[in-house]
Amino acid sequence: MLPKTIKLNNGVELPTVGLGTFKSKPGEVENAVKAAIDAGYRHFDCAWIYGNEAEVGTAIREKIASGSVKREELFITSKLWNNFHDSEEVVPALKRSLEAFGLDYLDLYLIHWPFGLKKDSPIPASGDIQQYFSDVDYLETWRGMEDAYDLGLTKSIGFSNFNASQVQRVLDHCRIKPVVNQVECNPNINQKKLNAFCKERGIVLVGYCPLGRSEFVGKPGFPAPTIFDPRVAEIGKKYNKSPAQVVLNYLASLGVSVIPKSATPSRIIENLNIFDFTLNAEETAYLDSFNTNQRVTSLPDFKDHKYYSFSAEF
Ligand SMILES: NC(=O)C1=CN([C@@H]2O[C@H](COP(=O)(O)OP(=O)(O)OC[C@H]3O[C@@H](n4cnc5c(N)ncnc54)[C@H](OP(=O)(O)O)[C@@H]3O)[C@@H](O)[C@H]2O)C=CC1
Ligand SMILES: O=C1CO[C@H](CO)[C@@H](O)[C@@H]1O
Repeated sequence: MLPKTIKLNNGVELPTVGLGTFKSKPGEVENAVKAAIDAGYRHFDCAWIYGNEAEVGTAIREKIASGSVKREELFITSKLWNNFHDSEEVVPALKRSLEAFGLDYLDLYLIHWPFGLKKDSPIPASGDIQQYFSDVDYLETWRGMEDAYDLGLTKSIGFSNFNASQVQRVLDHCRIKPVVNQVECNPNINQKKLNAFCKERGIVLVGYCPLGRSEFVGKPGFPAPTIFDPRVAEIGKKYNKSPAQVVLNYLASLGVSVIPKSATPSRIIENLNIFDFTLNAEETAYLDSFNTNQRVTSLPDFKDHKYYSFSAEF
């Protein structure tokens, strides 16, 4: 059976399934987080750029106040946006997130992307985005992350969207070791090479867009989400599971923590209920066969940035 938690290199247990909150709208995300806590979720994936930390925080604080859950049972992640990569900007940015959540500390704070934007760039930066690029080295940003850790504002630190050589460069220069690299991971880009590389170095992969961001189905330029494949549905029927449950189970079997987003209570419950079946070798091979390394999230506008991560193979 699949493990319900994954041990990080600092001894903390990360719940394998977390709730994603990107695009969870105001007025929706509070109910989604409450439904998730009721369903048994303890891991929440958030980011300053999602603009909904305050509402997520309201839901969490209400659930703590009503006795449904204790703060120390929760694992709350947020992320530093690209405008705040100067080392002295990191602690104030994290404090702003904590204030929005109404919480004293995070469990995990991530550098959202390895590439920075100038502090005063519009959010979101659009148009001729190159004019806003900053060349602050993510090693400098990492020093700010270490300061935040020292101050007890977050129990762990890590990054997101880092390629293997960027991971190695932080490891070669860090004082506090990263615990997690959060990257896109679904059957279309199963990240086996990056996962093996990170695992050897004690870093856990957290997989975003695990369902291939299903609302992108049929959108030109985006890979077809595997959850709409008829054979995946067939496999699910055998275990009395949905296609989404098959895909999440497959990813978790690779040792990846998954953070599906849903604002639909029935799907929130469904996405956590993935631990009671095991795909056989033939079914796993079928899921493996989708791997083409096509991303939903490649941020092509940033491809000329000095620290763009997706030009390397992994
Ligand atoms: N670090 C980074 O750069 C990034 C991080 N992320 C994080 O990862 C999370 C997940 O990725 P995301 O981009 O949201 O994409 P997902 O792959 O999680 O897909 C979310 C979509 O799938 C739908 N869905 C959820 N459950 C099911 C189900 N059981 N069956 C069918 N459809 C379902 C949701 O609809 P509905 O809500 O209507 O149920 C929503 O439209 C984000 O929310 C965010 O927290 C995402 C992108 C980049
Ligand atoms: O977390 C995120 C959600 O997706 C966005 C793009 O689609 C990203 O910019 C961002 O990193």
